[in-house]
Amino acid sequence: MSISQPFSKELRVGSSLRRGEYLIQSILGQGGMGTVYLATHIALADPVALKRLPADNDLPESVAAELAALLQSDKVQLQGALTGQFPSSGGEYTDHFLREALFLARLQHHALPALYDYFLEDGYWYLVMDYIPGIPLNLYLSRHGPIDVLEALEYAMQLCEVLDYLHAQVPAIIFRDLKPANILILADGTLMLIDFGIARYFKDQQEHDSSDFGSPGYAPPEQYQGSGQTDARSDLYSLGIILHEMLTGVSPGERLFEELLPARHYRPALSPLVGALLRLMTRHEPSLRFQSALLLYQALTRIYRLEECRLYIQEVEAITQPFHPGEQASPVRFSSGADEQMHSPAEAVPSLEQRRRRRAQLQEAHRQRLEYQEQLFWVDEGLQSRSRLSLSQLALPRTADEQITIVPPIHSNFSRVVKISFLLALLLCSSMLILFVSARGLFSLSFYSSSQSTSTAHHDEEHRTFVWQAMPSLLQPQADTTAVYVMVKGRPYVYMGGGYRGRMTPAYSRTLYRYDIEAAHWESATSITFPGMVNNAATANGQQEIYFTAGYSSDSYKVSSLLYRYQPESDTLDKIVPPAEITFGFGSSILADQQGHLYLTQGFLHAGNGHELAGRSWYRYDLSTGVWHLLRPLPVGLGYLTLAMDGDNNILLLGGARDAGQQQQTNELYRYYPALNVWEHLEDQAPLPLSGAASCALDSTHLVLVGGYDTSSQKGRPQSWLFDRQTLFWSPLPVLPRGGSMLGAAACDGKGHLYLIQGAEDPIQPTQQFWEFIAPSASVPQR
Ligand SMILES: Nc1ncnc2c1ncn2[C@@H]1O[C@H](COP(=O)(O)OP(=O)(O)OP(=O)(O)O)[C@@H](O)[C@H]1O
Repeated sequence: MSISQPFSKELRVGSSLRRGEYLIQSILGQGGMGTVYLATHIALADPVALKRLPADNDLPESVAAELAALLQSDKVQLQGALTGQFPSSGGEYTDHFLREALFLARLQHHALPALYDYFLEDGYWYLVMDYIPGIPLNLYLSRHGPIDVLEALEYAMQLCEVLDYLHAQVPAIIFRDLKPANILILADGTLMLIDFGIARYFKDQQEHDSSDFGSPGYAPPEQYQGSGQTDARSDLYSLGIILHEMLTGVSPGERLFEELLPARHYRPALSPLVGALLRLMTRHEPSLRFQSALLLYQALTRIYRLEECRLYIQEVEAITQPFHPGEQASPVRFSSGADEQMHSPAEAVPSLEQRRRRRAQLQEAHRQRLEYQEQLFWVDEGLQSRSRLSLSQLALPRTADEQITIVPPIHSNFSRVVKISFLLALLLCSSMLILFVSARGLFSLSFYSSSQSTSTAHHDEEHRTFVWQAMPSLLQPQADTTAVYVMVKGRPYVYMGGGYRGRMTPAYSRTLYRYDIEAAHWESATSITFPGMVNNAATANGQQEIYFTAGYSSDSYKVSSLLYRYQPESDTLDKIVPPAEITFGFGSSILADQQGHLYLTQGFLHAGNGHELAGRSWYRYDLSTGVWHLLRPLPVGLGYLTLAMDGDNNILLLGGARDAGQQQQTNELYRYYPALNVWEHLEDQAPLPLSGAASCALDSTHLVLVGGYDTSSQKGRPQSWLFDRQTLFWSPLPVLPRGGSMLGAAACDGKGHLYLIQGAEDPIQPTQQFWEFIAPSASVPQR
């Protein structure tokens, strides 16, 4: 980065680029190589960051071709073709530009800005990427350092996760410039990594790096010694230095080979465990450090938990205010001023899916714009030939910073004809689309109604694919039930926790029932009398264990924070009593992941008041250790919501209601990232406000949601949907044949079969109805 910049012209705020496509809003930062601007994509009204570097040479054709392919394809699959080489343009700035562009375009990670586009204008290259509404970590530390141990450990875990992603690329990518100035921190505590300026691919056969620069103080000795090639362990060393700085508040300075003073020298209250971790991370000899980001991540996770307990015990001993370990790492303390740019946490981190869509939108907007400009040019030519005006008088603004408006309107009969023809064509296409969609809808509806009149026992393939099939009735009417699918001694069952029985005496059932799928009949599952549980939740953990929250007592209306484990194989029921600070009530939701964790929402803490608002607490219970965790709270307090795993081991939260009376229902969606302990508010929404819907995972991709409470009719909804957990698309399924479903429950076998206990249509009239729904691709059910 030693050569002086050949161009020095700065862009003024308010100037536009790419013929009015982007409007410069402010300068975000100036690095050694270029300037980064905050700009708005005018047509999409979206903020983007534009990184500008002098164009001191042409872009090699192979780079332009790869960027075109990467930026236009949704799924980047070119990794296999990578050799770890970058072609040289012959220009230092252009080389820097092309490396950063290729790295960003090849990578897709939520902690890295996505590259949307690039362009050349007035002798400069521009990278169009995600605007990250955060501040550099060095600035944050200068204001708030040293920071809390748990906060620092959480940041280190986030960085470890993104380093693991980079190191897992083939060939591995070594970032080589990990320092607080290259890390941006968002208002919700999410960290993002910027500046791939000196990152490189690791080369197996190479003994030395070709260049040895890095940032003094943060780069490991091997980056300067020239005695070896930097590798994954070099980035982990830099992370150790950053963790040391976060915990001590002391910057490493420009030291190259001196050892750091132990962190406990600056902060004696730090635990010996954390001191030892730092020593291990910052050892000069790479073979004595952590050998991979994954190993380090695991160590950080364990130390985080131990520190959490240690601090908890300290707090209890000091008998100060109640302590909430899960909330220690947040919120990030931003002061006013530079933080005004911060968006709310929900807006802060666009998901990869949102970024993909954004990139497509941006490119589509650019393509349409080019087409429009071409059209205008053509119109201009027509006008020119007729009126003999010079083209320059009609052309679009040529100096980038003169105009903000996109296109000057041209009023001519000709352009009107063009527009009208375009509109007519659009109208025709839309009508055809509507006809097509309605035809499909009619088909499925008529199909459904024809099957409705036939007997319930359909066995031909076609009928199985589209209908709700009536199944043997429950032993008694029941609503407010739970249901799970479990294999017991190799035999499939649907277990149902008894619920409200209407006018019968007693009104609440304490029985656990099960439906034997092979024998096609209902039976009482155990002689154990279950506690009365209303508005509770249940899940199975894949190990033939069923977990129930207790909801509230049917006798005393007392809200309970108990958890029960029932093991069908041994017919045993255990009570799990969480610590006092874990308070889940009724209307809460529970989900088991595949890694031995239960996740639980808090629900409502007082029964008998429809205005009661749901709590925001979010818990994890580790089945193997019996340890409870208070996690980052839900973005909004919600009860009666649906939880589901997405395809990437993250958790989706769908719908719910803020109040116990379910008047304040929502169709919002959120995603929880367990590795980061962060919630994201998704752009997508459910087709209707969903509260109290019965749901289960039909197969590895789809969730089915049925019914829920309809506030306007005060009845159960008859609708059901197939929800794709990866694309977040909703497809309507045939409505329930006999009324709606509320206070019902669904259980899936995960292979395309769903069993629905309908519950009630009217809240006070439970039904005995039991239905099956079979996905088109499912195998024939065992009966
Ligand atoms: N995507 C982004 N969103 C918001 N701000 C950004 C973004 N990218 C960069 N910045 C800001 O611009 C500054 C300079 O960016 P960057 O480090 O990428 O430039 P550089 O010229 O490569 O710097 P260096 O001299 O470290 O190589 C950063 O410190 C940061 O404050």
